[in-house]
Amino acid sequence: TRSTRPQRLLNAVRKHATRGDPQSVISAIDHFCRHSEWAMNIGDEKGSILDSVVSELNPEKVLELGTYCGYSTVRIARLLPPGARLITLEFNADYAAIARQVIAWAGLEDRVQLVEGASEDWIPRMKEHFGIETFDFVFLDHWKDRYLPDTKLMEDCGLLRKGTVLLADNVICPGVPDYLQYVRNSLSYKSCYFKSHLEYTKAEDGLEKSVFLG
Ligand SMILES: O=c1[nH]cnc2c(O)c(F)c(-c3ccc(F)cc3)c(-c3ccc(F)cc3)c12
Ligand SMILES: [Mg+2]
Repeated sequence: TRSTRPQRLLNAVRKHATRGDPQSVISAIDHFCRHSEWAMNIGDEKGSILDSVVSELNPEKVLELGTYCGYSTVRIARLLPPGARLITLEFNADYAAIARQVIAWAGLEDRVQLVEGASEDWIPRMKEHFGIETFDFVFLDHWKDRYLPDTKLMEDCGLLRKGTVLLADNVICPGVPDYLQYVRNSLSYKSCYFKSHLEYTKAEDGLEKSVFLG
C-alpha cells in the first residue's frame, strides 16, 4: 500500500537526522517540506518565534494542542529543562504513531507525553489524570474551530493561571477570527500578533501570543 506523507516525513528524519539530536530532526523535516513535500509543520520561520517565546518563558508545564508529526513538539521540548513536562494531544492516530517515532528519534521522549484523543475530552482530565495544577505555556495548533472552545474550557477547568501564555498558530491562514476577537477584546488577556508567513511559503500567516491575566 502507498505510504502516507507523515510516513515519508519520518523516513526523511531517519535518513538524514542523527538520533538524539533534536536540531538535526528539525532541519531534516524543514528540508523535506521545502524540497520534497509541503506539510503543515509550523516551520522554521514561525518556529523561531515559537523558540523565542518558549526560551523567554522557561515553562515547567506545557500543553500542546495538535501534535501532527511532532515537529513543534521537538522544537519546544528541546528548549525545556529535563524536569519540565510537555503534554501533547493528537486526535489522529496515524499522526500520533509517526509523532511518537519522531520524538523518540530526537531523544526527547522523557520530557514528552503524547496523548491520543480529542482535546475537549482530555482538557477536563488534566488535573486528575496527569496531576497538572496549571499550565505555564499552551501552544494551540490543532483545528481552527477548536481554538476558542478549548481556551474557554481551559479557563473553566482552572488550568490557566496569572501569566499563563497561550501561543496560537495559523491565526491568519487559515485564520481563527472568533478566537482572535476573544483574546484581543477580553479583559482577561493581553494579546499581541507576530506577523510571519505560512510555513514554507510566501503567504502571510502569524502567531498570536496571549497572556492570561487571571
Ligand atoms: O489544520 C491545521 N492544524 C494545524 N496547523 C495547520 C497549519 O499550520 C496549516 F498551515 C494548515 C493549512 C493552511 C493552509 C493550507 F492551504 C493548507 C493547510 C492547516 C490546515 C488548515 C485547513 C485544513 F483544511 C487543513 C489543514 C493546519
Ligand atoms: Mg499550524
